[in-house]
Amino acid sequence: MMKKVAVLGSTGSIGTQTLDVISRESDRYEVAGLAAGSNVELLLEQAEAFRPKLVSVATKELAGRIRDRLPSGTRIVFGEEGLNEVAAGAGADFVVCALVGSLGIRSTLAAIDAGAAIGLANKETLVTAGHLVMARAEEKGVDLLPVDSEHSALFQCLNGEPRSALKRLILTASGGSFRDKTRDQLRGVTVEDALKHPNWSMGAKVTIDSATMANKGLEVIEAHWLFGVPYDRIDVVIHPESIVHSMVEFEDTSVMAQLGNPDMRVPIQYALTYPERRPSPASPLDLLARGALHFRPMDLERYPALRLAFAAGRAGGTAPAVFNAANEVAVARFLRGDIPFLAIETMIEEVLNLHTPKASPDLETILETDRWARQKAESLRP
Ligand SMILES: NC(=O)C1=CN([C@@H]2O[C@H](COP(=O)(O)OP(=O)(O)OC[C@H]3O[C@@H](n4cnc5c(N)ncnc54)[C@H](OP(=O)(O)O)[C@@H]3O)[C@@H](O)[C@H]2O)C=CC1
Ligand SMILES: CC(=O)[C@@H](O)[C@H](O)COP(=O)(O)O
Ligand SMILES: [Mn+2]
Repeated sequence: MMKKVAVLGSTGSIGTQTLDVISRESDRYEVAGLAAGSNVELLLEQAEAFRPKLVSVATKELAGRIRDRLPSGTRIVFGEEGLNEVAAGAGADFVVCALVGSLGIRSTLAAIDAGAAIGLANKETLVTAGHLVMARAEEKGVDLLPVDSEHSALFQCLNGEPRSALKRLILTASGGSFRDKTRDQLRGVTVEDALKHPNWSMGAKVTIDSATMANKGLEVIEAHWLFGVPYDRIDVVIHPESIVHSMVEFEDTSVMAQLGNPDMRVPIQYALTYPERRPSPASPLDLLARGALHFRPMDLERYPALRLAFAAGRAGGTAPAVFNAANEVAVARFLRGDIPFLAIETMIEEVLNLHTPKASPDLETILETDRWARQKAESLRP
């Protein structure tokens, strides 16, 4: 049976790779809906190629600009309502959540409420509202399949294993674009240099997050929610080659790992076809040609953003939402040349210090906290 897929964030790095996976097996998929932000020219190309019933863009003005150029049979909506409509009203039975940032929360919840299975790339949603997303998915009986490479690896390593035998999760971190620099050498690094990830070609925000190690912080919190594992049983190691995508240690000392060349089409496809495995366009891993793989201990002094993420995760309640929102704003400010690289982590810390976490927040409290933290982070001087 054809799987009806909606892609939220179709014009981004994960979105375009999802459509690449889909286009290679077009007899298995129908694209029901696509949601983009402002890259309307690419969205028009995607609409022409996949003929979805519904597309969405960020604003009414953008929708008006391209309405007449869409294929007949494709309706256009816009804004947050538009995102929710693509998530829940396009008739999709699988929704790939590939928006960047906490902007993805409502549409992910809308897709779950509509009973669609979720392929989740948008980690900020789980970081900000993990307890709500997990509870809603359980209540509706929908599958939440990780797309993030580390979480796809953990999911595969845990498959069929008794949770009672799980000792710890070990996330691997490449170290990002500045992995061989000391903290002193980070003063004055440029946006251009920060955007040069050694192993992955990704959107700008997650690439900067990799360089600060905030990405691994977000992923620790994401793993906590996805797999129900407490923070003291989640470790991070530096693995510069990004071949081992993460590991699970069991009570009997066995360690399971998932390996592969760094290519996001593998975890994207696995989420789409789970539990089936299909041939992939990724290049096969040749360990003999690859040579030695390296592992180094994580240094929380070198990477304070990861220390702050662990602290926010352990504090719980609204604290992870503050970590995430402050980071989103600080990264955007760094990318527009407003603050230096090292100010990203000091801003996260300053905003967290101004916040008293509220336990078990509902959605409105989370969104209010997210707005508060954004305002604080925008107003701070580096
Ligand atoms: N890229 C990767 O390899 C990986 C990414 N992830 C995670 O996946 C998520 C997506 O990352 P990535 O694909 O790199 O990000 P990109 O920046 O490449 O893409 C983001 C997508 O969100 C859309 N978007 C942005 N703002 C809006 C808006 N206001 N309304 C509607 N759509 C909007 C963009 O649209 P437009 O461009 O049209 O404005 C684009 O389609 C992130 O959470 C990231 O951490 C996880 C693992 C790997
Ligand atoms: C591909 C992927 O999943 C990214 O989130 C990746 O994890 C970035 O790599 P590092 O954060 O390890 O540099
Ligand atoms: Mn990842």
